[in-house]
Amino acid sequence: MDSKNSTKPKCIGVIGVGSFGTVIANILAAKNPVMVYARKQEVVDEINATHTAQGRAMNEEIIASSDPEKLCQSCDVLFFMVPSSGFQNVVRIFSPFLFPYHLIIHGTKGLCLNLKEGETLETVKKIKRSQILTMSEVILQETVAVRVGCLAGPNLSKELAQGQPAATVIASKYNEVILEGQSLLRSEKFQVYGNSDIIGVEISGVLKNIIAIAAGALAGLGLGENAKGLLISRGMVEMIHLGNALGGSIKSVMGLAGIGDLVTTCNSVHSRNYTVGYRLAKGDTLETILEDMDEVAEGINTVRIIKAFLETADLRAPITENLYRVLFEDLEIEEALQFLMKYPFNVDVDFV
Ligand SMILES: NC(=O)C1=CN([C@@H]2O[C@H](COP(=O)(O)OP(=O)(O)OC[C@H]3O[C@@H](n4cnc5c(N)ncnc54)[C@H](OP(=O)(O)O)[C@@H]3O)[C@@H](O)[C@H]2O)C=CC1
Ligand SMILES: O=C(CO)COP(=O)(O)O
Repeated sequence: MDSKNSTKPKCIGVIGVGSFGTVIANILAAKNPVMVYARKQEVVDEINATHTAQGRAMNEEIIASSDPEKLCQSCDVLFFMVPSSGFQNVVRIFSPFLFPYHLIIHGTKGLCLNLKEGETLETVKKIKRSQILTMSEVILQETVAVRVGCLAGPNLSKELAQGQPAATVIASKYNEVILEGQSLLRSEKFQVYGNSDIIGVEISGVLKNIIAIAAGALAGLGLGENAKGLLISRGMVEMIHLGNALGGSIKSVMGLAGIGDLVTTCNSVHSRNYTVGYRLAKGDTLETILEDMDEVAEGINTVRIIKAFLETADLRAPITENLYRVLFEDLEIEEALQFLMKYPFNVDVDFV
């Protein structure tokens, strides 16, 4: 607990070395010593021996370990960069070694469920907000950490890895988390904004994945930019209403982590969520797509969670509801599109 007395410079920890974790570790390593955690020993050995993580280049100074205790002892600041499907497990593995002095920032754009033992989404079908956890809520529930933040924005890892300019948002209730995140990550090519509405920023990053799947589907159908403009604008309205119902502020959806990331993800073949929609429209089944993809597309699970939330919330989310039917109930994409074209979205702006 007296880590502050050590004279050795502390490392910054990164948990998860997939596409995003690797790129964030490299950005952090430009200014500070970095230690990364991978669960597989072969990945740890690869990083330490060849300075690559599953083929992706890593800064030569980065050290890898599969020992969570070592990470927690060596680092006061930890970036959790694992998909939502494994997030709670990973946090539980780290929890015994975390202290209140640790500062935790996560980059995960997904949701977890907070159900009773033995319950699943299939058995409960309807969920309330209290049965949904954002990743910051998982960290607060599972650990003694207090100073928690998230990292979200238009940050396609492939572009960041090429050194292309970009910006992100660090959101936290604690200004010191925002300031620390900015100081660690900011560079000439990477601008870092702050936001105190952590739930709004997390939810924005989560919800834009749903609209990105729909955007990929429109592109796969060969539809043009007018249709995309329609989708992005109605998608933003849906994100605002859902974000509000889930406890986020409208302002965050209007910011970089909301509309900024929405535009990027709805326009990029580098987005896994967009790719899922594109391939569905080209005739691939969800099963085939999931079998082929070795990276995560968070939007698929998010659609399931939001659909169950809509069963208890007093609002409609027509894009999400129709996408659910396409993904899980065999509705043809063309039929979903026709339904949306007939949907009475009569009022353009109904949220201000
Ligand atoms: N890629 C991108 O452009 C961006 C991604 N994000 C978000 O970042 C998160 C991670 O995405 P990304 O890096 O792309 O995902 P990837 O699929 O590329 O990598 C996931 C990484 O997490 C590790 N992991 C998964 N489950 C566990 C677990 N239970 N314990 C330990 N490690 C685990 C995997 O390790 P293993 O190899 O052992 O399975 C792998 O290294 C997602 O929520 C995504 O939405 C946010 C912004 C941009
Ligand atoms: O969130 C992202 C870019 O900001 C990455 O999107 P995908 O997960 O769809 O690849």
